[in-house]
Amino acid sequence: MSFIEIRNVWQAYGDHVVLERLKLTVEEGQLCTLVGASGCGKSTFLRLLLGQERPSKGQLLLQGKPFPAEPDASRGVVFQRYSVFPHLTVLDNVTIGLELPRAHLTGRLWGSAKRRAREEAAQMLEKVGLGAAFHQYPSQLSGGMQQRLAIAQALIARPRVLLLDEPFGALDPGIRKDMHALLLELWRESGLTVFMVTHDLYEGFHLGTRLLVFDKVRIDPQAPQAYGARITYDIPLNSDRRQTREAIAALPPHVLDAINPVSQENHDER
Ligand SMILES: Nc1ncnc2c1ncn2[C@@H]1O[C@H](COP(=O)(O)OP(=O)(O)OP(=O)(O)O)[C@@H](O)[C@H]1O
Repeated sequence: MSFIEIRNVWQAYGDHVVLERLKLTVEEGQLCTLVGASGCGKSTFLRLLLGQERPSKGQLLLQGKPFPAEPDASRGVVFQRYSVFPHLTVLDNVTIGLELPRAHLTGRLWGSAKRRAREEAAQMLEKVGLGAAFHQYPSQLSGGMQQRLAIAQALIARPRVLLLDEPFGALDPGIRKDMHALLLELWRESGLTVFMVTHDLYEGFHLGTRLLVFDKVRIDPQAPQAYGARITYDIPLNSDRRQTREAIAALPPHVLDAINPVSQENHDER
């Protein structure tokens, strides 16, 4: 049994078909990077995995059982921006990631449970490099620090699946490089299964163990919304860089055009 199985999933909004015939199996610990033209449904796919939406057709299975129908502690998520609570301090932003799943009714822990949650949050913040920023508010942090905070908040409840929607898209190249190193470090030590949407081809194939390309196979110019995107390429990324480069070079030009290759020197080899 695969860790995750996507069985013939379709997603449509009215008569607008966004995704069609998605079929995929993912083993635990894989880091899947998702690329494709703007608007082809990558974020929609993440929302299905998160449980924010239900598919129009098909099934998403986690260890053979339907994915929980609502967002819960099994999945963490980081968006490009605005994932954190602006009115909470850095430490409270991460502590609340433990409080919400553990204290269903009030969303708050008290006494020793609260103290332990704050200690766990502090350790997680040290790990992502925010050990000196516990009492600051998100607006006082740089973009890179805010994304470190969002990652800490997503990871504190120890999810099994981490969903990242262009998490580094708004950051400068130098900061991105630091964030790539942080993500790989956290992924390696946690054994998390990761799905990450990116528009940066380099990011896609240097961070991922697998690159998934979303694209439309069927296009009707008279009815542009009649058909959705599928996973048209599923490229294993391994240490054989030559093989990877050949696979990428074989992608159709319109797919390559949709992904902005960021200059090579800004990126580390995995
Ligand atoms: N709740 C919704 N209701 C109606 N249409 C929606 C809804 N959510 C998404 N869509 C449509 O689905 C399509 C896919 O959107 P989505 O954001 O998933 O694409 P994407 O590949 O992530 O795009 P980008 O790369 O630009 O972020 C878009 O045309 C969008 O307008």
